[in-house]
Amino acid sequence: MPSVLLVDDEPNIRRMVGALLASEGYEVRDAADGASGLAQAAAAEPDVALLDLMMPGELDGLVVLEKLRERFPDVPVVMMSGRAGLADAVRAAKLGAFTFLEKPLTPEGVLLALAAALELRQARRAARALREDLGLAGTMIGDSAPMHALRELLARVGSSDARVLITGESGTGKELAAAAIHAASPRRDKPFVRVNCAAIPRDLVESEMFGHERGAFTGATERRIGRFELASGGTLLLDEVGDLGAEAQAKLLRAIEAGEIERVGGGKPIRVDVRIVSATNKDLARGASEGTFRDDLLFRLNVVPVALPPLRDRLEDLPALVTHFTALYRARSGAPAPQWGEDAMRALARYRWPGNVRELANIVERLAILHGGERVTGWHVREVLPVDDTPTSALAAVPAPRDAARGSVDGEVPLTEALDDYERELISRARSRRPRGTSRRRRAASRRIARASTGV
Ligand SMILES: Nc1ncnc2c1ncn2[C@@H]1O[C@H](COP(=O)(O)OP(=O)(O)OP(=O)(O)O)[C@@H](O)[C@H]1O
Repeated sequence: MPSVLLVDDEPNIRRMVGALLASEGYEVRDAADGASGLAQAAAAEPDVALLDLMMPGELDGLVVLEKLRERFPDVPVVMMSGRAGLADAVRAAKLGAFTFLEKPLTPEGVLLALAAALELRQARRAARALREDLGLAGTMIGDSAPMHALRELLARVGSSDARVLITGESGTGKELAAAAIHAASPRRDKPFVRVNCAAIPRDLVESEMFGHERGAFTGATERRIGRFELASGGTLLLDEVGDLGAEAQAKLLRAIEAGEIERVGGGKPIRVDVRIVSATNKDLARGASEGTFRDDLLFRLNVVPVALPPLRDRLEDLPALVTHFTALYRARSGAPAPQWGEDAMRALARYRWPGNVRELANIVERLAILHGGERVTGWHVREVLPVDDTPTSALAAVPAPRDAARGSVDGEVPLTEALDDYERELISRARSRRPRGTSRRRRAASRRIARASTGV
């Protein structure tokens, strides 16, 4: 039931308009002056406000309008007045009134204005949800030791202006990492522009990167600004940089060395201040030794290397990631989310995730669609994933997920009950592979795994 706040000092208007709106299915709350109108809105945010312009007391309609807009920017306000001059109407419009109704009111006029205002309210809500959803989608999730180390590195790299080369298998989050570097940098308020080098046809690479002048080649009917210029002052992500052809590599190297670009057909060099972050899932050092990637360009791009770990090397992150993608699914679809059982989590940990986090996101979404509002079990996971059930496939102890649907946390998986001897053997092997320079976090994580695997 949409709610309307009706503020008017005339009792007749409150009674008649109130009755009309109630008969049309609105929930009506009314107030006889500005102060009580604001108090009503503070008690429960209305969907729409219907506000008289001329009211006695200190708070006339325009003041109330201003305060409502300040506190409840998503609530459209419809103004009403019998003696409004043009100046008042203009002021109300400037203060953000949705529309103006002249008294005497007609039922049709009131209902039409409210229906349109409600549509706006819904659109504003959807836009807000989308913004929040985008915020959620841009977060880098993971509490494992490799992710902690990565986050620290990204923050440190962000504060410098050095060129960064991000490597990692497909779907490990290279683009997300590049965005995190930009967000941590002094350039964060300037553009973050991505160019997918693998997706541009070879003969268009130069124009895409550097832009072109009108008439530079057949089909160049307008001047086009390239990605370098678009990223001016900010960060340019050269995604899949390993896919650039020889000619494009040479032009890129020249632009980096000179700090200038030339639009195709332009002839005039343009200085650009752009930080370059590159990403690839290819082994560029090998490319350089095999002659497919220029070593002088690699040297320029790879001032700070950042390597993203594959998901199978940080399975401790599975529960947090599953929770995250479940929340994202719920925010986007509005549909009920599933709950994740411990055996579902163990089944997910028995898969090698060649497509990494992207593949996990797809699987979570698929299972959420199939089992929204229910509990996902290991059996459900096996229906959609070729889980490796040979004993040696167990990779790590995986805690149960934070339950996105209920907001509660299930306990840790009792490993002694759940894992057989083979798994224990594997865990101890994994522990003995622990990297050198073990951090406090990593030691604590290993102790937790050790405790769980011995039942202590
Ligand atoms: N740590 C993470 N936390 C949350 N979401 C993640 C994480 N890593 C990756 N994702 C999500 O997984 C998807 C793939 O990530 P991204 O596009 O950054 O990977 P990529 O390594 O650039 O892949 P590709 O090499 O195929 O381009 C995106 O939707 C991204 O938001």
